[in-house]
Amino acid sequence: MGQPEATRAAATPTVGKAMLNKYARAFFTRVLTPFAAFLIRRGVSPDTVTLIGTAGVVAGALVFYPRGEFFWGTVVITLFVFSDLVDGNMARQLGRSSRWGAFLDSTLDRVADGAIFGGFALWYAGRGDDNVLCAVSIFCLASGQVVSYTKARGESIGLPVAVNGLVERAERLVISLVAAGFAGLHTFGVPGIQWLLPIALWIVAVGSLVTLVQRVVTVRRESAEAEAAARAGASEAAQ
Ligand SMILES: CCCCCCCC/C=C\CCCCCCCC(=O)OC[C@H](COP(=O)(O)O[C@@H]1[C@H](O)[C@H](OP(=O)(O)O)[C@@H](O)[C@H](O)[C@H]1O)OC(=O)CCCCCCC/C=C\CCCCCCCC
Ligand SMILES: Nc1ccn([C@@H]2O[C@H](COP(=O)(O)O)[C@@H](O)[C@H]2O)c(=O)n1
Ligand SMILES: [Mg+2]
Ligand SMILES: [Mg+2]
Repeated sequence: MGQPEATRAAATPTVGKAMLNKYARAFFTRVLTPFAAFLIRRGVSPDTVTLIGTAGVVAGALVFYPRGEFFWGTVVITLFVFSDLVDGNMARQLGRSSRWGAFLDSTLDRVADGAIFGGFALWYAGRGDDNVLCAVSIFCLASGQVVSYTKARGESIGLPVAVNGLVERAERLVISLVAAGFAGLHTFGVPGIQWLLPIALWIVAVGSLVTLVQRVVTVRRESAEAEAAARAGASEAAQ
């Protein structure tokens, strides 16, 4: 984090902001604020929420998904995944948003995402018995991590990375979790519905690839602009 988040956001308006972060975040902030305030009153810290939330997501994904229990896995993950919105909300209410908190939150996001798509991959590598879908799950896992890395690395070298892209983390999670939850109803006798998960994984894979290209192109342009500005500054100083 080169500069505080608020300053960075004000300095560089983000274009191509993904839909959920733009529209759903405000709604969930309103809904979750009283719960966040309740946890604060009970003496719970934002870091504790971040850690317990991640542990719950990882457990839900790795206990249930490799066994094909997509409904129960998704129910458990859904119960814990909203902790990612509660922790930041608590930190802001406390006036204690910190660099450490931002680092912990983003790092554990990667762990949670790894467990979710790893859980799908383990299912398809085992009893799900589908090499192509196993590969697509691994692609979703890897591309999601790289998409996030592009932003983190771009910002670490002083660029604004003023694009979020088509499919950022919230989209990856909502598309795959909604599909997994419904696909899981197949084990309760609902016919045909199991295809939702493969469809969602393909959508996340293609969407992540598009997002990756959008971010790389943005970083390349911003990097060229920053270097041109630095050269112009240097030649002005030399005159
Ligand atoms: C009959 C079947 C029943 C099935 C059971 C229930 C199904 C429920 C299904 C789904 C629920 C999905 C909920 C998913 C909620 C996701 C919330 C979340 O964690 O969002 C995180 C996201 C990002 O937060 P951060 O800023 O902390 O993270 C940054 C991000 O990770 C960056 O990554 P990048 O984008 O770059 O890849 C990193 O770069 C950065 O480091 C990191 O800090 O938060 C948001 O984006 C906010 C918006 C959240 C919107 C949540 C919308 C939930 C919408 C619908 C859920 C309800 C669906 C109901 C289905 C009903 C089925 C019956
Ligand atoms: N343990 C934590 C978690 C988060 N933060 C701060 O919140 C920001 C993330 O907000 P979300 O609504 O996306 O959770 C993060 O950048 C930190 O500033 C924190 O301080 N401690
Ligand atoms: Mg969070
Ligand atoms: Mg997070």
